[in-house]
Amino acid sequence: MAAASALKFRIEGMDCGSCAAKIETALRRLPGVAEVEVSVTAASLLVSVDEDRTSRETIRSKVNALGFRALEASAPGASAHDGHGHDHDHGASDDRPWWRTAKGVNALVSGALLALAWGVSLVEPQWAGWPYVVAALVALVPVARRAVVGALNGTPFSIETLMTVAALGALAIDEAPEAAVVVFLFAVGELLEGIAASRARAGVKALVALMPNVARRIRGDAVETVPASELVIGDLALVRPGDRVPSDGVVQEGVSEVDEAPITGESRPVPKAPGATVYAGSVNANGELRVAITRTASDNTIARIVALVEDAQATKAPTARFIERFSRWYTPAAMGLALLVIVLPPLLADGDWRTWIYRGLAVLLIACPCALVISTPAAIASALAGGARRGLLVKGGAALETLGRVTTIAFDKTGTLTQGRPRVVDVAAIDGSEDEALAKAAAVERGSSHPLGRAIVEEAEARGLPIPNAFGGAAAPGKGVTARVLSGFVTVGSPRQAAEKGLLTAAAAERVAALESEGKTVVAVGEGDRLIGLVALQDTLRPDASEAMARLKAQGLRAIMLTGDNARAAAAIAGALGVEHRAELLPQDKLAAIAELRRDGPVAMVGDGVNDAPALASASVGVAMGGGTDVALETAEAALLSDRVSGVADLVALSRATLSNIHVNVGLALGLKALFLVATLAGWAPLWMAILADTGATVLVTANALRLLRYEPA
Ligand SMILES: Nc1ncnc2c1ncn2[C@@H]1O[C@H](COP(=O)(O)OP(=O)(O)OP(=O)(O)O)[C@@H](O)[C@H]1O
Ligand SMILES: [Zn+2]
Repeated sequence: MAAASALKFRIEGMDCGSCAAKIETALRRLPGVAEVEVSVTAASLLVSVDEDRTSRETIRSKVNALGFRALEASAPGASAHDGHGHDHDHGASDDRPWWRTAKGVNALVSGALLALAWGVSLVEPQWAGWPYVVAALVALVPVARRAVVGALNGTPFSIETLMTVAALGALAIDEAPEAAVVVFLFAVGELLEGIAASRARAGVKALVALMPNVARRIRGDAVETVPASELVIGDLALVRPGDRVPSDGVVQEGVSEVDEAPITGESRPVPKAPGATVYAGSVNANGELRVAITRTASDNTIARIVALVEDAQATKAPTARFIERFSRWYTPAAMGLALLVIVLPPLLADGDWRTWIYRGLAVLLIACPCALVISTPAAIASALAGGARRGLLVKGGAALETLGRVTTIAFDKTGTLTQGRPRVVDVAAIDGSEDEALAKAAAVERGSSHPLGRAIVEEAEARGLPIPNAFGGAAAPGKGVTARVLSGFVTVGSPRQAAEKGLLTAAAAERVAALESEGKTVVAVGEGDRLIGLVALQDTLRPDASEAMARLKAQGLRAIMLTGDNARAAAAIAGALGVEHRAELLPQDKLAAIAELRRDGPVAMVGDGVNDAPALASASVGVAMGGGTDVALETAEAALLSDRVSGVADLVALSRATLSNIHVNVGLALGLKALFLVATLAGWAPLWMAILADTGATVLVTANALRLLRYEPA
């Protein structure tokens, strides 16, 4: 059996949610097709297929036959890694002026036919409604063709079917002008939907626009202008004031301030000096910089963000799935109702056939679920793209919905509420000298990536101490590290662990307690069965941490700090921030704490993604913090690219705004349908108004969703 391959296509011409269902249904009927995922908002099709049984050509022509245009895109998830840098395939055709799109031409042709029919019937009144009959029929041809193809491919009740039946029905009851107007308005509506949908996709395009196009490459004494995508790792680039940084890299020479808003959403300029990392797409403010390139165009942080947002938009949120299921019976039900409206009043209440056929046809037009189906994905896609521009990355609609419903936010301490750069502030000798204790601790920590370990090594180096070699190092997460140094085993770890091992004397324990009550983290250094010293470290709170906690509280959320640090230091820090806390938690205790918090509602866990991946994964939604690091982008369902804790509050606000936007949209879509149903049955609404109600709702809903692109959290 041949393996299924995952193909990705870009689909043009898809504007209403039911288009997606139509393509999905048609492709599922092909042999060897396992999974089909169509996203209207991302204009994408993902299909996993056994290519021996159905070729990609067949899939393409199937989609084209349904009235769309399928373009083969690169492999899934790789859309921004395709090596072409900025020359993306993002809706090239969406950039065409509307009158040159297929929908624009349809609208213009049917409008012209309608005008012609009107003119002819003025000049030749004896022809009666015939000019309109011709106009309606000609304009109906492309619609009817799509209705037939859809029906042959498993979607008998498409909007095109509804339209065709309604228009033919209107002709049958001698309402030719009305039929022509309805077909024309349908074409206009499709055109408007298309424009609205491409506006919705513009969110990602705006991100793509931030990707730099050109670079000034330094070759010896010469500076040459080349496409940014031609830079390779190790190239040296000149970035003048006002230029965009062409690719991720490290500053070699020069001092400047850089606006990193495109990457982190942070609008304050960030100072850069030699050694600092700069990101592609950020804008150099004042000084001239020479940058050594560390990543190619397709690997840049900004390229990854774009890819991530595209993939996120292509996944469906739970609400969207629910609505799709709902619409599957909504349309047939509304058609059934239309039939009842046509036959019951004349049969039972002696109604006039013509009147009720007319009203039944209007009900038929209301049966289109487009506005309803597009309501959720349009809002989510806008929110995802809008969030990304503010440094708030969410990897899909599901995570966004969860974030909007979260009741508790749990925070890791180190690197999340604090800057994650603890410094050694005190060294106390217990047995031997201070320097000996510090040097031995540093020896053990040299193999450790723990922030406390790094701080200890840095301090030993700063004091110019000779650091002995260590062998056979082993780390116990949440407790400490051990290794053989010189003649004995040295353990560096929490005082609690030292106490358990019986190393901590009463006097030493008092020292520890005193240091800890000042909010310091104390690490005990033991050699064999004696305690040789204590090292006290202190981390700085992030500047906006307490403001962020206050905002979360104002949002009605419970915020709680989970830490492995000692109870006294934790209490001091939590007190300063005004937040609940649990201390001395081992990694597995953190998981248990999250499970317990989840009993009261969905929980978001915020961490720096370095040591807390399991905790992030066990929460309802994991949020990684930390300036565009790879880890942050990969470990969690959401990521804050700026270093601001208040990004969490922004994220919750955006998610909540998205949920209420969706509610408004669903209400609008269903409300308008209900309104027109009543108006039609009462005989107030003519056919053409029913079609306006449908496309009008789609346009309104999309326009409302677009507001999320520019959402500003308060
Ligand atoms: N490499 C190490 N060197 C020294 N002490 C360590 C080390 N690893 C863990 N410890 C001890 O274990 C305690 C808790 O470990 P750790 O800091 O990894 O927990 P954490 O839950 O990640 O903390 P936080 O919530 O502050 O991020 C530390 O306060 C320290 O006393
Ligand atoms: Zn529709």
